[in-house]
Amino acid sequence: MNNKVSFNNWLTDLNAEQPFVIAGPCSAETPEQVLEIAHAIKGNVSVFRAGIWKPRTRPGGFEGVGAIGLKWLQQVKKETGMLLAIEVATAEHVRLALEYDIDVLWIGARTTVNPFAVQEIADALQNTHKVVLIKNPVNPDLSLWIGGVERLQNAGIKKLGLVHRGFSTYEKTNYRNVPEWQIAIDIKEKFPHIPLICDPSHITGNRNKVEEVAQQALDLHFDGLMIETHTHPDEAWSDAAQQVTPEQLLDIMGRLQIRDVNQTDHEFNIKLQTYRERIDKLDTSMLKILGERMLIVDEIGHIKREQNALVLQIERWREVLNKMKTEGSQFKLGEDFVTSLYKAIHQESIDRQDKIINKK
Ligand SMILES: C=C(O[C@@H]1C=C(C(=O)O)C=C[C@H]1O)C(=O)O
Repeated sequence: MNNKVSFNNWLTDLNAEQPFVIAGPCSAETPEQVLEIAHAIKGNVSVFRAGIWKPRTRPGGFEGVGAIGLKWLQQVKKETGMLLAIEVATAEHVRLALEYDIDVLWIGARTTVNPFAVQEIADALQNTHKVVLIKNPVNPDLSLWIGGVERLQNAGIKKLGLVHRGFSTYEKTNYRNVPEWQIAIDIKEKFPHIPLICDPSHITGNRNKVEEVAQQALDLHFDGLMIETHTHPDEAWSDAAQQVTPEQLLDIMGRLQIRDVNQTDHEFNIKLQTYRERIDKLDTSMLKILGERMLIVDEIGHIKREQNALVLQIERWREVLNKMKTEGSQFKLGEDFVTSLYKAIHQESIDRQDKIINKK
C-alpha cells in the first residue's frame, strides 16, 4: 500500500488508515465470537461490522441473533475503541441502533429495492449525525439506488455513503453478485462527494477472490472496502464461503495498492495523450462503421416491410453472434464482451427495423 488519496466527506473526519476498511463477521453469533474477531482486527480496521438481523432468501435459516447482539457490540466498542456498523431494515432496527449508539448504519441491498422500506428508515433516521450507508439494490437499477440516496438526503442525513455489493443475475456467473462496475461509476459521477465503498465479499461469494475484486475497486477509485471477516470462517453461521480470517484480511490489506489519482510525470502524460489520440481516432471509425451497418439494417427493414417478413431472424442472429465470438477470439476479445456488444447492436437493429415496418 502506498500513495495516499484524499478521503471524501465524512471519511476525512474519521482519520482512518488507508485503505479505509470496515470488517467483521457476516453475523454476530455469540459474545465471545464478536470479541475474538474484534480484538484480532483492531488497530488495522476502522469500523467493526456485524449483522444483527439477517435477511435470508428462504425461511428456516439463521436470521440473526437480534437485539441482544447490540449489547455484545457495545462491549466490542468498549474494549477495542472501534466504531460499529450494522444493517438496519426497519424503523425498529433504527431505533435500537440509535439507542445502542451504533456509529454506522447500512441499508442492505434487499431493502434498497423497496422505496417504502427506505422511506421508513429515512424517516426514523431524520437528521441523524450517524453515518448511513446505502447498498446498491439487488437488481442493476441505478435509479433505485439514486432514489434511496435522495430519500436519505431529504431526511437531512449528511454523512452518507454508498456500498457497491454487486447485482444478482439469473444466469450463473463466476461471481455471487456480478459487479457491473459501470453502475458504480455512474453513481460515483452522480454523487462525487459521497464516499463509495466496495463489498468484495458479496460480489465474489468466495474468499479466494476477495483480494482481486478489492484491488479492482481501489483501481476504480473507490474510497473504501467492506470485507467480511471471521476467526473460523468455515464454521460461520452465515456466508461461510466468503469470509476471510483476520490474518488473511491483514495480508490482503498489506498487498492492496492505492494508486495515484493525478499523475504529474511529464513523460507519462505525453505518452497517455498520444495513446488517447489513437483511441479517439478508432472510436470515430467504430461509430462510422456502426452507422454504416445500421443503414444496411434499415435497408433490410424496408424490404422486410414490403414482404411482410419478421423483424427477428433468429437463425441469422445466432449465426452472426457465433461468427463474431469466434472472430473476436482472434483479436483477443473475450466471448462475454463480444456477446454483450453484439446483443446491444442487435437490439438497436431490431428496434430500428420495427420502427420502419410499423411506420404509418
Ligand atoms: C439485419 C437483420 O435483422 C435482424 C438484425 C440482425 C443483425 O443486426 O445482424 C440479424 C438478424 C435479425 O434479427 C437481418 O434479418 O439480417
